[in-house]
Amino acid sequence: MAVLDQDPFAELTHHDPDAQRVSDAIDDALKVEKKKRDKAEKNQVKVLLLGQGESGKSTTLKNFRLAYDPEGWQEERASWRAVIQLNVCRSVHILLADSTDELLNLRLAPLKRVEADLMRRLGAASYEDTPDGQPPEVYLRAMTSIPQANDAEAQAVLFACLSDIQTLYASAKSQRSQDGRGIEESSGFFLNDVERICAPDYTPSDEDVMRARLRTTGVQEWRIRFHNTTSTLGLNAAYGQDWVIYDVGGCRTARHAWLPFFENINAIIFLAPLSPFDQTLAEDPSVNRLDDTIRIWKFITASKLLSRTTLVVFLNKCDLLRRKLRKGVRFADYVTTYDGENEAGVVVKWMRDKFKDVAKSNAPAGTNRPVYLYATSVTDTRATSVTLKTVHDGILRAHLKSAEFV
Ligand SMILES: Nc1nc2c(ncn2[C@@H]2O[C@H](COP(=O)(O)OP(=O)(O)OP(=O)(O)O)[C@@H](O)[C@H]2O)c(=O)[nH]1
Ligand SMILES: [Mg+2]
Repeated sequence: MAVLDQDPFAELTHHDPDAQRVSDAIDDALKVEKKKRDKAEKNQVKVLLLGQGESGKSTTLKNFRLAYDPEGWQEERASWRAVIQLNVCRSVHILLADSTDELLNLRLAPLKRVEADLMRRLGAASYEDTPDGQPPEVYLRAMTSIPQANDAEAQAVLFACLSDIQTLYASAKSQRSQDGRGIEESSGFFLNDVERICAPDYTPSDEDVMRARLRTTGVQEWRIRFHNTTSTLGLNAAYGQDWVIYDVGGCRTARHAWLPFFENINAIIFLAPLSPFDQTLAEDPSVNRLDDTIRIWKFITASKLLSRTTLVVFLNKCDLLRRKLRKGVRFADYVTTYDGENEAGVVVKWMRDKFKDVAKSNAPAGTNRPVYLYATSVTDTRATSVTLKTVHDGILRAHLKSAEFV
C-alpha cells in the first residue's frame, strides 16, 4: 500500500530550516513560560490546614477568606443559608429522636422532608451513619463553593415550625440539663438563635457562616492574593503575594490524603481543639479526642519531609474550653498528668508547653523550622483576624528566608 511505503515521519525528520526555526521559537517560548511558572510557583506560598475532624480547619479557611478575599466572601455568604437551614434541621432531628411527644414529632415532620430536600439540592453526595445512631452529618464532595440551592421553600417551612422548634428545644433543655447532657456545644448548633434564623428574610451574618458546619471531603484548594501586605515587612512586594491554602478532611478515613502534600508545603496550620478533652472520636469511640490530636502532632513533628516547614498551631476552641471548665468538668479527670487549676488560662498554658515539648523531642536531626502557637477561637472573626495577620507575617518571613538564602 502506497501510504505504508512512505516513512510516516518523513516530514518531521526531513530537515527543513523554516520548520526548525519555528520549532526553536516554540521551544524558546515554552522555556520562557516554564521559567515564569517556576518563578510564580517559587513565590507562591503553600499552606496546609491539618487537624482531626471538627477541629476548625474549614472555619480557619473561612477567616482567611473573610479577611483577605472580602469580595469572594460576600458573594458566597448568602449561599450558606441552605447549610444553616440544614444544621437547624439536624439539631431538631436529634432532639426529636429523644422526645416522646408524638404531637411535636408530627408537627415537625415537615422538617425531615426539608432536610432531605436540601441535601438533594446541595448535591450532598453520600451520608455516613454515625456510630451512635444520630442522623448523618452533611457533607459535600470536594467543592470550591457552596452550590446555589433554592432555599426559599425551606425558609418558609422553618418559619412555620418556629414555635414548635422553640417548644421542643425548651423541653429538651430542661430534660438534658437534668441528666447533664449539653448539646449547645455541638457543631452547627443554632437553636439558641432560631427566632432570628427562621425569620422569612433571614440572611446569614459572618459569624453565622463561621458557626455553620459542613464536613469536608476530598481536598479543597483556595487561592488568595494578598495585596500590599508585604510592605509592612519592608520586603519586595512581589514576593509571596499568592497563597494557596489546602483544606482537607480530618476524620481518620480522610487522613491518607494529607501525605502527598508534605513534600511541597511552606507552612502547616495545625488545628488542635482543646475543648473536646472529655470526648471521643465519632469514627472510633475508643479514642480520646485530645489524645488523637497529640498523636497527629507527633506524626507531623517527626516527619522528615516537614523538617523545614513552618509549623503553626492553633490551640482552638478556647471559648468552649472556658465554658466547659466553668461548668465544672475537670481537665485533670481526663488528662491524668495535669495537676494545675481547672481554669482555661492555666490549661492553655500547660497545653502550649506540651505542644512545644512534643515538637522539640520529636524533631528529626538537623531540623530548623519555626513553631508558632496561638490560643484561638476561630469562630470569633475579630480576634482571629488579628491572629491571621501575625501568622501571615511569620509564614511570609520564613518563606522569604528560604527563597532568598537557601
Ligand atoms: N465555639 C467554637 N466553635 C468552633 C471553633 N472552631 C470551629 N468551631 C465549629 O466547629 C465546627 C467544625 O469546624 P470545621 O471548621 O468545619 O472543622 P474541620 O476541621 O474543617 O472538620 P472536617 O472538615 O470534618 O475535617 C463548626 O461548626 C465550627 O463552627 C471555635 O474555636 N469555637
Ligand atoms: Mg472541614
